Parts: sequence; C-alpha cells; structure tokens
Amino acid sequence: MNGIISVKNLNLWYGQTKVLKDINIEIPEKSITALIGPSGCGKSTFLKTINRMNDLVPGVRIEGNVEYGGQNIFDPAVNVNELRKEIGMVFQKPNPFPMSIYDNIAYGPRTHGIKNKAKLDDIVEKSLKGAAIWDEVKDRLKKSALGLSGGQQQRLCIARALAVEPKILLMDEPTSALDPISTSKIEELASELKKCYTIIIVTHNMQQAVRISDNTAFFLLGELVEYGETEKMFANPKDKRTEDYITGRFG
Ligand SMILES: Nc1ncnc2c1ncn2[C@@H]1O[C@H](COP(=O)(O)OP(=O)(O)OP(=O)(O)O)[C@@H](O)[C@H]1O
Repeated sequence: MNGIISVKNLNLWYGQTKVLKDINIEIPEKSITALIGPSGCGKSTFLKTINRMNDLVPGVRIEGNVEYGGQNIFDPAVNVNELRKEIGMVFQKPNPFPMSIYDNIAYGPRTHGIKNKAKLDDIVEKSLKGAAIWDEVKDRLKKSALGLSGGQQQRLCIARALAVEPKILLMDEPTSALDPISTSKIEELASELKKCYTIIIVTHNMQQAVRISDNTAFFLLGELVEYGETEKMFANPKDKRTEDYITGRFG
C-alpha cells in the first residue's frame, strides 16, 4: 500500500522515556484511519508527530522518517508552517479563538496573506458549508464564536482547519467532549470530508472506529500492534492483544 503518509522506523522519546517504538505505517489518501489503544499508549504523540506539533515539546527526540508528498517532514528544508497548512489539526476540546465566527475562519487565510474581503467572504462561506455549520451560523457571523454550543464550536474548529485548504486532517478525540447528537454530526461530517481529505482520528470509542474508519491502527505501550482494514480487524483480529482490547478485556 502506498500512502499519502508513509512512516518508517519512527521512534520517539520524551527525555529518557521511549514513547513510540519503531512505528511503520502507510496511511492511504482520502480515507479515515482510526488510532485506538489504551490511555498513554502514544496515540496522541503519534498524531502530533505527523504535523510536527511535538517539535514544541521540550526534551523530545525523534528518529526515523515520516514521509509526506515524498519528502521526510523532518528534513531541514521543510517549512513547518506550510506543513501545518497542509496537515491541519482538530483537538479534543473545541478551542475557538475569542473572536467572531467570521474572524475564526478568516484567521488562517489572513496569516497566509489573503486580505481581499470578497475572497475571504468566499472562504468563510465555503469552509463553514464544508463543516456542515453554515446554516446554523450564517446570520451571526459577526457574533463571538464562544457563544456557540460545544458541538457547533467543534464544527467551527473543523471549518477553521478547512479554511487553509489542507490535504490531511488530524483529529484528536474530537467528540469526547460532546453529547451523542453532536457526536453523530461530527461522525457524519468526517465521513463526508473523506471524499476530499485524508482523516486520521484518535478515538477511545470502538463503535466510533467501526462506524467511520476504513482502517484501524491499534497501539499498545508505544508499539503499533496491528493495522489493517477496520472491518477485518474487528471481525477477526490477528493479535491476541488486539482481540483483548477490542473486546473490552482491558483499556
Ligand atoms: N509532553 C510530554 N512530556 C513527557 N511525557 C509525555 C508528554 N506527552 C505525553 N507524554 C507521555 O507519553 C506517553 C504517551 O502519551 P500520549 O498522550 O501520546 O498517549 P495517548 O495514547 O494519546 O493517551 P490518551 O489516550 O490518554 O490521550 C504517556 O506515558 C505520556 O505520559
């Protein structure tokens, strides 16, 4: 399998502690890949490595390659701002900026040099439509984003990520702070977005992985234990540890 992201012999340490152990994985384009595993097994660390968010952690050491578009993202020639434009991220807790709905979405494009009002209007509308929240906010674009419900805020954050035209969306437990209805909206949205984007999502919710992902990667103690098609993995796990985890024997 040739992926949009190709991870080769990735090892990561925080100080003396090895948190990712020789990870090899190919993430296919325009699909949803779920990362599952018990707390502390390295899922978020792995996710954040893909757009170099871990660079910001003091004492981090990374070995191995993460290739995106045929280039190792750790190559000194790589522009990290450009990389993060192409590989956007949505966090566990919705984190709108304390500004208007419009300005939240226009923020990224503005920092990338877009100043033209008509162009920004267009991006804001397209992004909010892409994140399935346009109809709910189109009459209050100048109002604070902080006045939205949690589920709306999370879709706003997805719209904000879409506004800079990424290729990949990293989602770190994007529904864990949301009620079931908001959760199902985000799940529907993710399934829609994969037509145009590659999505990698950390989830603690097995049913969510089964409902929305094409492939699943099971992490345990920093190791990638098993990776493959979600349906097959859940129906017929190859590794006893995967079976124990997905059947709820630990975690
Ligand atoms: N900034 C950091 N500095 C030091 N250690 C860290 C840091 N971030 C995470 N760790 C440690 O690295 C290990 C992996 O953490 P990580 O957050 O990647 O796991 P996770 O599988 O995403 O967990 P969870 O499901 O609870 O979010 C844990 O032991 C954690 O304590």
